[in-house]
Order: sequence, then C-alpha cells, then structure tokens
Amino acid sequence: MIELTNVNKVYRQGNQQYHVLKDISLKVTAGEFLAIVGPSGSGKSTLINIIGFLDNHFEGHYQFNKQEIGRLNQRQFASLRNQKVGFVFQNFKLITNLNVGENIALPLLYAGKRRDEINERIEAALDKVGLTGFSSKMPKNMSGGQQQRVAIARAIVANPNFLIADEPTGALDSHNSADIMQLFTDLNRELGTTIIMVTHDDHLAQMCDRIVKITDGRISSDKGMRSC
Ligand SMILES: Nc1ncnc2c1ncn2[C@@H]1O[C@H](COP(=O)(O)OP(=O)(O)OP(=O)(O)O)[C@@H](O)[C@H]1O
Repeated sequence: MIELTNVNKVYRQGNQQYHVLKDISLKVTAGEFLAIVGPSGSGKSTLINIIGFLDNHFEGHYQFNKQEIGRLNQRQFASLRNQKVGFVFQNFKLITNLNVGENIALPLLYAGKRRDEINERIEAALDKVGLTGFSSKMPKNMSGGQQQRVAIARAIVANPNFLIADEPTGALDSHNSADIMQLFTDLNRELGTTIIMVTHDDHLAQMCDRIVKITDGRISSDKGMRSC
C-alpha cells in the first residue's frame, strides 16, 4: 500500500540546510500495525507528515497503492489526505464546543455525506471504540482516555486506508494508555485497520507487529515482531 523509495527531506532556512530524512525506503502493507520509534529530533514527525500526505516537498518516490504521489497536483494531494488517512494526535484535537457526534461527523461532512448516513456511521464508529450512546456528550465532561476514543472514532469514521497515531497515549496515564493500546490492537486484529504509530515508549512499541527505528534521519532497524 505504502512504498517509499530513497526519500530525502531537506529543510532550508536562509543559508542553512538541514538534511532531516536520509534515503528512507519503507514498505507498509495493508493490515500492518507498525511502530515508528527513535530519539527526539530523529525525523519521526517529518516522516509521518510525508506518509500521511501532509507534506509533498521531498526528494525520492512515494507510491501509494501504486500511484506516484509526486505527480499529483495540490487538489488531488489534499483529496488523498481527506480520503485515505485518519489522524490521531497526542492531545486528541477535539473541537471543544462541538459534542462527540458532531466531532466524529466532521470528516463525513467534508466528504459531503448525507445526514442519515452520517448518523449511522457515527453510531457504528462509537460502537467500535466502546462508547455506544455517547454521541450527545461534550468532550470536556469525559476522561482523557474517553476523549482519545472519540478522536479514534473520528479518525476511522470515513473508512480511511490507514491511521497515523502520533504519540496517541502521550497525554494519558498508564491505565488509559493500556486501554487505548488494546483498542488499537482490536481495530487492527478484528477489523484489519492499518496503523502507523509514533511512540517514545518501548513497551508500547513491543505491542506492535513491527518496529521501525529512525536514528539521525535514517532507518537504523526494522523488526517484525509477529514473525519473531
Ligand atoms: N520546519 C522545519 N525547519 C527546519 N528544521 C526542522 C523543521 N521541522 C523539523 N525540523 C528539524 O528536523 C529534525 C527532525 O524533526 P522531527 O520533528 O521530524 O523529529 P522527531 O523525531 O519527530 O522529534 P520528536 O520525537 O521530538 O517529536 C529536527 O532536528 C528538527 O529541528
């Protein structure tokens, strides 16, 4: 599904150049649950911004479902981002003055779905994350773990091809972290959701099928756990 070949990323600031990703070649197949780990500043966010269609200013090749990303115009690139990927962030990024259902509806409204379909899909997404009946609650009246579940429901509601989760348990205590990791594992195992998760936590990374380590902009190791 995802195939990066010799991807390089250079940030330019004035006369300075920062070569942040160096010859990254990475394949991710549908159904994988992959952790991206590495020290602070090693390039993890830069890499997931490219994988998640947030950044198309890089050198090298990115083929998504055999389609070369570099050939797309900005409109096609934005529509790929809206349709193919769901994002989960450390700080949930829910809209606080919207209720749970309205937050989850956002990707469907952008996609121009009809109201009755939206309502059905909200309920189905809430079921999948274990929050049946929470649609009219306000996020501020929910725990951090529940808010992250809402964010995950929003990320999956439009049936993206894959999820990017950037430190998804970083703001949670150990109990809620374990719950969220269990939810990701269930989504992956039971529904086949492809998940790419950035984490600093080695223990959480061990729960994934595969761990890709980035060191100073390069892939320094790539280990499959299921096959070990
Ligand atoms: N817009 C930018 N302009 C210049 N340099 C940048 C820019 N964004 C990131 N960098 C640099 O690129 C390098 C990689 O940053 P990146 O955020 O990808 O690392 P990271 O592994 O995600 O770090 P962390 O774990 O702390 O989030 C860092 O040295 C950072 O300072």
